Amino acid sequence: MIIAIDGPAASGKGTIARRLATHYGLPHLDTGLLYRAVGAAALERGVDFADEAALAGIAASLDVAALDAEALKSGAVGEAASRVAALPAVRAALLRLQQDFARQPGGAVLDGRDIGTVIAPEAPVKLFVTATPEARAVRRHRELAARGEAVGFEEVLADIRRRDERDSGRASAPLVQAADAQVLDNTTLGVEESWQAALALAERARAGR
Ligand SMILES: Nc1ncnc2c1ncn2[C@@H]1O[C@H](COP(=O)(O)OP(=O)(O)OP(=O)(O)O)[C@@H](O)[C@H]1O
Ligand SMILES: Nc1ccn([C@@H]2O[C@H](COP(=O)(O)O)[C@@H](O)[C@H]2O)c(=O)n1
Repeated sequence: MIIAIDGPAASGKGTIARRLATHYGLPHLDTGLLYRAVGAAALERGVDFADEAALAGIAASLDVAALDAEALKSGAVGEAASRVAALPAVRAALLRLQQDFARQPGGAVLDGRDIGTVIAPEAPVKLFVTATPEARAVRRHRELAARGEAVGFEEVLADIRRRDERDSGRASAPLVQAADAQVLDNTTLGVEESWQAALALAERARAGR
Protein backbone atom coordinates (compact mmCIF):
# COMPACT_ATOMS: atom_id res chain seq x y z
CA MET A 1 0.00 0.00 0.00
CA ILE A 2 1.39 3.40 -0.99
CA ILE A 3 0.51 6.30 1.30
CA ALA A 4 1.09 9.74 -0.24
CA ILE A 5 1.19 12.78 2.04
CA ASP A 6 1.54 16.24 0.55
CA GLY A 7 1.23 19.74 1.93
CA PRO A 8 2.97 23.06 2.44
CA ALA A 9 5.97 23.72 4.69
CA ALA A 10 5.57 22.97 8.41
CA SER A 11 2.02 21.68 8.03
CA GLY A 12 2.94 18.61 10.06
CA LYS A 13 2.93 16.17 7.14
CA GLY A 14 6.27 14.64 8.14
CA THR A 15 5.08 14.01 11.69
CA ILE A 16 1.98 12.28 10.32
CA ALA A 17 3.93 10.35 7.67
CA ARG A 18 6.37 8.97 10.26
CA ARG A 19 3.55 7.85 12.52
CA LEU A 20 1.59 6.26 9.68
CA ALA A 21 4.73 4.39 8.63
CA THR A 22 5.20 3.05 12.14
CA HIS A 23 1.51 2.23 12.49
CA TYR A 24 1.35 0.23 9.26
CA GLY A 25 4.93 -1.11 9.42
CA LEU A 26 5.95 0.59 6.16
CA PRO A 27 9.22 2.28 5.12
CA HIS A 28 9.08 6.07 5.01
CA LEU A 29 10.77 8.63 2.76
CA ASP A 30 10.77 12.36 3.57
CA THR A 31 11.28 13.56 0.00
CA GLY A 32 11.96 17.11 1.15
CA LEU A 33 15.30 15.81 2.43
CA LEU A 34 16.37 15.02 -1.13
CA TYR A 35 15.84 18.63 -2.24
CA ARG A 36 17.40 19.86 0.99
CA ALA A 37 20.50 17.72 0.33
CA VAL A 38 20.85 19.22 -3.16
CA GLY A 39 20.37 22.73 -1.77
CA ALA A 40 22.89 22.13 1.02
CA ALA A 41 25.49 20.76 -1.40
CA ALA A 42 24.97 23.76 -3.68
CA LEU A 43 25.52 26.15 -0.76
CA GLU A 44 28.58 24.24 0.43
CA ARG A 45 30.19 24.09 -3.02
CA GLY A 46 29.18 27.60 -4.03
CA VAL A 47 27.22 26.38 -7.06
CA ASP A 48 25.22 29.06 -8.84
CA PHE A 49 21.47 28.48 -8.30
CA ALA A 50 20.95 29.29 -11.99
CA ASP A 51 23.28 26.46 -13.05
CA GLU A 52 20.59 23.85 -13.60
CA ALA A 53 22.93 21.27 -15.14
CA ALA A 54 25.34 21.38 -12.19
CA LEU A 55 22.48 21.15 -9.69
CA ALA A 56 20.94 18.24 -11.57
CA GLY A 57 24.35 16.55 -11.46
CA ILE A 58 24.38 16.89 -7.67
CA ALA A 59 20.85 15.45 -7.51
CA ALA A 60 21.77 12.50 -9.71
CA SER A 61 24.70 11.55 -7.49
CA LEU A 62 22.97 11.85 -4.09
CA ASP A 63 23.74 9.10 -1.61
CA VAL A 64 20.32 8.70 0.00
CA ALA A 65 21.64 6.38 2.72
CA ALA A 66 24.00 9.14 3.87
CA LEU A 67 21.41 11.92 4.31
CA ASP A 68 21.71 13.61 7.70
CA ALA A 69 18.13 14.74 8.43
CA GLU A 70 19.10 16.79 11.46
CA ALA A 71 21.81 18.75 9.64
CA LEU A 72 19.49 19.43 6.70
CA LYS A 73 16.68 20.98 8.74
CA SER A 74 18.08 24.52 8.99
CA GLY A 75 16.15 27.52 7.66
CA ALA A 76 18.85 28.39 5.13
CA VAL A 77 18.87 24.88 3.69
CA GLY A 78 15.05 24.92 3.44
CA GLU A 79 15.21 28.09 1.38
CA ALA A 80 17.95 26.64 -0.87
CA ALA A 81 15.89 23.45 -1.27
CA SER A 82 12.85 25.30 -2.53
CA ARG A 83 14.97 27.17 -5.08
CA VAL A 84 16.59 24.04 -6.54
CA ALA A 85 13.23 22.21 -6.42
CA ALA A 86 11.81 24.64 -8.98
CA LEU A 87 14.29 23.40 -11.60
CA PRO A 88 12.87 20.69 -13.91
CA ALA A 89 16.25 18.97 -14.40
CA VAL A 90 16.72 18.60 -10.64
CA ARG A 91 13.23 17.14 -10.26
CA ALA A 92 13.85 14.77 -13.19
CA ALA A 93 17.08 13.55 -11.57
CA LEU A 94 15.21 12.66 -8.36
CA LEU A 95 12.10 11.16 -9.95
CA ARG A 96 13.12 7.53 -10.44
CA LEU A 97 14.54 7.16 -6.94
CA GLN A 98 11.25 8.31 -5.40
CA GLN A 99 9.11 6.20 -7.71
CA ASP A 100 11.19 3.10 -6.94
CA PHE A 101 10.86 3.78 -3.22
CA ALA A 102 7.08 4.15 -3.54
CA ARG A 103 6.67 1.00 -5.61
CA GLN A 104 8.73 -1.37 -3.49
CA PRO A 105 6.94 -4.60 -2.55
CA GLY A 106 4.57 -4.05 0.36
CA GLY A 107 4.37 -0.32 -0.24
CA ALA A 108 5.70 2.78 1.49
CA VAL A 109 4.84 6.14 2.97
CA LEU A 110 6.22 9.23 1.23
CA ASP A 111 5.70 12.87 2.13
CA GLY A 112 6.45 15.94 0.06
CA ARG A 113 4.78 18.28 -2.41
CA ASP A 114 4.07 16.13 -5.48
CA ILE A 115 3.69 12.59 -4.16
CA GLY A 116 0.00 12.18 -4.91
CA THR A 117 0.17 14.05 -8.21
CA VAL A 118 3.48 13.02 -9.84
CA ILE A 119 5.46 10.41 -7.88
CA ALA A 120 2.65 7.99 -7.02
CA PRO A 121 -0.65 9.15 -8.51
CA GLU A 122 -1.89 5.57 -8.10
CA ALA A 123 -1.58 5.70 -4.28
CA PRO A 124 -4.80 4.45 -2.66
CA VAL A 125 -4.27 6.66 0.38
CA LYS A 126 -3.62 10.37 -0.29
CA LEU A 127 -3.68 13.08 2.30
CA PHE A 128 -3.18 16.80 1.75
CA VAL A 129 -2.14 18.23 5.10
CA THR A 130 -2.43 21.97 5.51
CA ALA A 131 -2.77 24.81 8.02
CA THR A 132 -2.75 28.60 7.86
CA PRO A 133 0.63 30.27 7.20
CA GLU A 134 0.46 31.79 10.70
CA ALA A 135 -0.06 28.42 12.42
CA ARG A 136 2.74 26.89 10.38
CA ALA A 137 5.06 29.78 11.15
CA VAL A 138 4.44 29.29 14.88
CA ARG A 139 5.45 25.64 14.53
CA ARG A 140 8.52 26.35 12.40
CA HIS A 141 9.60 29.22 14.66
CA ARG A 142 9.41 26.93 17.70
CA GLU A 143 11.30 24.19 15.85
CA LEU A 144 14.10 26.53 14.74
CA ALA A 145 14.37 28.02 18.23
CA ALA A 146 14.76 24.51 19.66
CA ARG A 147 17.62 23.99 17.18
CA GLY A 148 19.26 27.15 18.49
CA GLU A 149 18.46 29.24 15.39
CA ALA A 150 17.61 32.71 16.67
CA VAL A 151 15.25 34.01 14.02
CA GLY A 152 12.25 36.29 14.52
CA PHE A 153 8.66 35.15 14.06
CA GLU A 154 7.96 37.69 11.29
CA GLU A 155 10.96 36.44 9.34
CA VAL A 156 9.78 32.84 9.65
CA LEU A 157 6.29 33.83 8.51
CA ALA A 158 7.72 35.67 5.51
CA ASP A 159 9.82 32.62 4.65
CA ILE A 160 6.76 30.36 4.85
CA ARG A 161 4.79 32.68 2.55
CA ARG A 162 7.67 32.92 0.07
CA ARG A 163 8.07 29.16 0.00
CA ASP A 164 4.31 28.62 -0.44
CA GLU A 165 4.35 30.98 -3.38
CA ARG A 166 7.42 29.39 -4.99
CA ASP A 167 6.28 25.79 -4.38
CA SER A 168 2.72 26.42 -5.64
CA GLY A 169 3.66 28.76 -8.47
CA ARG A 170 6.42 26.80 -10.19
CA ALA A 171 5.70 25.20 -13.57
CA SER A 172 7.31 21.85 -12.74
CA ALA A 173 5.31 19.62 -10.33
CA PRO A 174 3.83 22.47 -8.29
CA LEU A 175 2.42 21.94 -4.84
CA VAL A 176 -1.23 21.24 -5.54
CA GLN A 177 -3.84 19.09 -3.90
CA ALA A 178 -4.49 15.92 -5.92
CA ALA A 179 -8.12 15.71 -7.05
CA ASP A 180 -8.56 12.49 -5.07
CA ALA A 181 -6.69 13.56 -1.93
CA GLN A 182 -8.42 13.91 1.42
CA VAL A 183 -7.69 17.29 3.01
CA LEU A 184 -6.66 17.61 6.62
CA ASP A 185 -6.55 21.21 7.85
CA ASN A 186 -4.90 20.94 11.25
CA THR A 187 -4.69 24.68 12.02
CA THR A 188 -6.51 24.24 15.32
CA LEU A 189 -5.31 20.71 16.04
CA GLY A 190 -2.41 19.73 18.26
CA VAL A 191 0.04 17.01 17.25
CA GLU A 192 -1.99 14.20 18.80
CA GLU A 193 -5.33 15.41 17.41
CA SER A 194 -3.78 15.87 13.99
CA TRP A 195 -2.43 12.33 14.11
CA GLN A 196 -5.80 10.86 15.13
CA ALA A 197 -7.54 12.75 12.32
CA ALA A 198 -4.94 11.57 9.78
CA LEU A 199 -5.26 7.96 10.91
CA ALA A 200 -9.07 8.13 10.59
CA LEU A 201 -8.73 9.50 7.03
CA ALA A 202 -6.16 6.83 6.10
CA GLU A 203 -8.39 4.08 7.45
CA ARG A 204 -11.33 5.47 5.50
CA ALA A 205 -9.31 5.48 2.27
CA ARG A 206 -8.03 1.96 2.95
CA ALA A 207 -11.59 0.76 3.37
CA GLY A 208 -12.46 2.43 0.05
CA ARG A 209 -14.94 4.81 1.66
N1 LIG B 1 -0.63 19.70 14.67
C1 LIG B 1 0.50 20.26 15.11
N2 LIG B 1 0.44 21.23 16.04
C2 LIG B 1 1.58 21.85 16.49
N3 LIG B 1 2.82 21.51 16.08
C3 LIG B 1 2.93 20.54 15.16
C4 LIG B 1 1.79 19.87 14.63
N4 LIG B 1 2.22 18.96 13.74
C5 LIG B 1 3.57 19.06 13.70
N5 LIG B 1 4.00 19.99 14.57
C6 LIG B 1 5.37 20.44 14.80
O1 LIG B 1 5.63 21.38 13.74
C7 LIG B 1 6.96 21.23 13.23
C8 LIG B 1 6.87 20.89 11.74
O2 LIG B 1 6.28 19.59 11.63
P1 LIG B 1 6.70 18.61 10.46
O3 LIG B 1 8.18 18.52 10.34
O4 LIG B 1 5.93 17.36 10.65
O5 LIG B 1 6.12 19.43 9.22
P2 LIG B 1 6.38 19.22 7.69
O6 LIG B 1 5.16 19.64 6.98
O7 LIG B 1 6.86 17.82 7.43
O8 LIG B 1 7.55 20.25 7.45
P3 LIG B 1 8.54 20.37 6.20
O9 LIG B 1 7.74 20.99 5.11
O10 LIG B 1 9.64 21.22 6.63
O11 LIG B 1 9.02 19.01 5.84
C9 LIG B 1 7.60 20.13 14.07
O12 LIG B 1 8.32 20.74 15.11
C10 LIG B 1 6.41 19.35 14.63
O13 LIG B 1 6.69 18.75 15.88
N1 LIG C 1 8.29 16.28 -3.03
C1 LIG C 1 8.89 17.46 -2.73
C2 LIG C 1 9.46 17.69 -1.49
C3 LIG C 1 10.07 18.90 -1.26
N2 LIG C 1 10.13 19.81 -2.24
C4 LIG C 1 10.86 21.08 -2.07
O1 LIG C 1 11.83 20.99 -1.04
C5 LIG C 1 11.67 22.04 -0.11
C6 LIG C 1 12.01 21.52 1.27
O2 LIG C 1 11.04 20.54 1.62
P1 LIG C 1 10.60 20.30 3.16
O3 LIG C 1 9.38 19.43 3.04
O4 LIG C 1 11.72 19.62 3.82
O5 LIG C 1 10.32 21.63 3.74
C7 LIG C 1 10.21 22.50 -0.27
O6 LIG C 1 10.02 23.87 0.03
C8 LIG C 1 9.95 22.24 -1.74
O7 LIG C 1 10.35 23.33 -2.53
C9 LIG C 1 9.54 19.57 -3.43
O8 LIG C 1 9.54 20.44 -4.33
N3 LIG C 1 8.94 18.39 -3.67
